[in-house]
Amino acid sequence: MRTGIATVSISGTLEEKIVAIAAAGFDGIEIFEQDFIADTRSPREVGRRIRDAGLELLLFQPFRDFEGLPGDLRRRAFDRAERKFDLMQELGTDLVLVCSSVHPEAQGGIDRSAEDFAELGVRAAKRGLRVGYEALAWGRHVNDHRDAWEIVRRADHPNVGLILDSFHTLARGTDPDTIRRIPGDRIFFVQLADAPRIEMDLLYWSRHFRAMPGEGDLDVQGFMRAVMATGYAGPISLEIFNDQFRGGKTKQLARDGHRSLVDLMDAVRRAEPGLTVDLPPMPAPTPPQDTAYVEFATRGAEAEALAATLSGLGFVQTGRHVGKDLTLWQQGGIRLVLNHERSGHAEAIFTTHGTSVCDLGLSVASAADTLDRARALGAEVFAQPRGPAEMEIPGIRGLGGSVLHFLDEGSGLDGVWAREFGAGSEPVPGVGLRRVDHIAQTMSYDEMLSWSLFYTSLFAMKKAPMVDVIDPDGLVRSQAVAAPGGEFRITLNGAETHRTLAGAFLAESFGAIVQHLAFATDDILATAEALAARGFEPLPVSANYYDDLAARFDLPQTEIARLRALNLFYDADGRGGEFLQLYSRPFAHGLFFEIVERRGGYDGYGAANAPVRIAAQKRLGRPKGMPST
Ligand SMILES: O=C(O)c1ccc(O)c(O)c1
Ligand SMILES: [Mg+2]
Repeated sequence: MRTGIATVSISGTLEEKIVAIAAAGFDGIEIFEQDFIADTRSPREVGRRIRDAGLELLLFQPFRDFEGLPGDLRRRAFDRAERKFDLMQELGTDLVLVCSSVHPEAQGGIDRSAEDFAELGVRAAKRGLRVGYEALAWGRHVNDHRDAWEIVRRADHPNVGLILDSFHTLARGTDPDTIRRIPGDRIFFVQLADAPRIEMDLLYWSRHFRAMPGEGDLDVQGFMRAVMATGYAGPISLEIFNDQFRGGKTKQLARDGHRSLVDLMDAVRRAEPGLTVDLPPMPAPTPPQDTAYVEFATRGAEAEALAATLSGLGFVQTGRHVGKDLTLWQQGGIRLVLNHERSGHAEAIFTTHGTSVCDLGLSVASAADTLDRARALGAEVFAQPRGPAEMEIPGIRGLGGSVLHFLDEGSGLDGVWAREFGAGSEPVPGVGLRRVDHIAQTMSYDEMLSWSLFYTSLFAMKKAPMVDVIDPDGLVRSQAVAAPGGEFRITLNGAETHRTLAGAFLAESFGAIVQHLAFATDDILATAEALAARGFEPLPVSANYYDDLAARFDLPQTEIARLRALNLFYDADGRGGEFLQLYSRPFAHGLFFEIVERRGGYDGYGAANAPVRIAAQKRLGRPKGMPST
């Protein structure tokens, strides 16, 4: 499988793009005319630079407003084409993308356009060049790949072929299976882009909101299955116009792009095993089964405060590491590790962010397979020097400096607690916290797509729709990514300004990632009462919230009074599902804990309560030890 990416898809100068695209593992590059024009190097130098970077120059684009013009305009269009052919020869690429005309004078007519392409094919062939025709979704006369194909078919020249672009086909709602009737050798090139489903003008949607395959809502997989069914064996290339990407991190975007292509093509061959996909085998995605552990980097007074908070929440220290300065805390099926080490990853995380989550352990079906899949998707393996008594637990770097480790039963990795921490198997009932319900990660809004792609490509996890959370000082976008059945859930919160609670957390922790952990209980009323008896101070909730609750839900007054007395939040999904939440006060740079009870299959996160919760957290002000600005 030859992969490519158009230079428009990522940020930076042409040189930065070339470096990032090569480093991410792509085979080739589509050069966008504007990127070339803005560069100071000659076409020959640019072509040589691309090849020196180990990349093939797959295509030059776009050539606009060519077909169907009358008289003098037609002659001028051919002159323009000849000039671009000169440029292509200097650059060293043989394929040009001609997109369907939006010219006001373009006449339409399948045969008329086919004649133009037949003549262009003759001219291109003289120079050993090829011409590919793409239907723009907003083309004046041609806006559907079926019409573009008919023109190519009638042009009937070996140097004229079709270019397919998933956006143009899927955005118009054209059935991608119509591609299955096109001979694969007449398709010269395939461009891929996804996009979130938003009702808007096609051109605007395409130029600003495209995303990597898997980052949006379009059926890019169905499109690609149809393409592969034709026998197409050419390059598969990303063409993503996206406002965020134009200002994003060049290298990360290129890596995301490559990851999205590998994940897509792996999914294509799994969905339709009869198709030939030239991609090395890799283990199938599986869902994480549970959170095996959450590890905090902490030390000194902050470590004492964290330990006190955990004790207050009913956790018990059940072990101490044989060789390192780590303690294990347990309750129900939850394991928390406090890492006080003065070297290595935890040290680096503590120094940068203060007390924060430095490592997540996930229980998976096979740790080795998960690692192999992560590697195939371009993840960096994480390893630190191990002491003699320590087991080798497969780990990778996530995004933004985070680390993930994989534990399984099959290879005995779940024995690490007894072996390295001397932990026994006596249950710790505590206040009834049973497992981690979800892990809430905070990032800048620009990075959300990278994170959701990270989880959905590595694991069998699905995205829930994006939710807007109103903070008194701005908007935070929230998106859950969950394993089927909800055994493992992550919520991604994208902050756009430092004034929101999420944004302030990012600023004050210098980009720490996990902002809160939610623990599940089967009886939140009993848990809340047990916590109160231990002196736990919950986040106080406004009285107005409970008055509104009485208006919104058909709950008995006695129940509302209990919720109010315990500072519990309530939500219901209208299908018999209910959700109750209790929050801790924030500590250390704004970290906090949440306790939840899900009833009757409730699958959300209490989004309606978030603005009230955030306002309450902001009213409390900053936790001790935080700057007051
Ligand atoms: O938005 C455009 O004009 C444009 C240009 C070239 C393409 O390949 C495309 O898909 C869109
Ligand atoms: Mg295109």
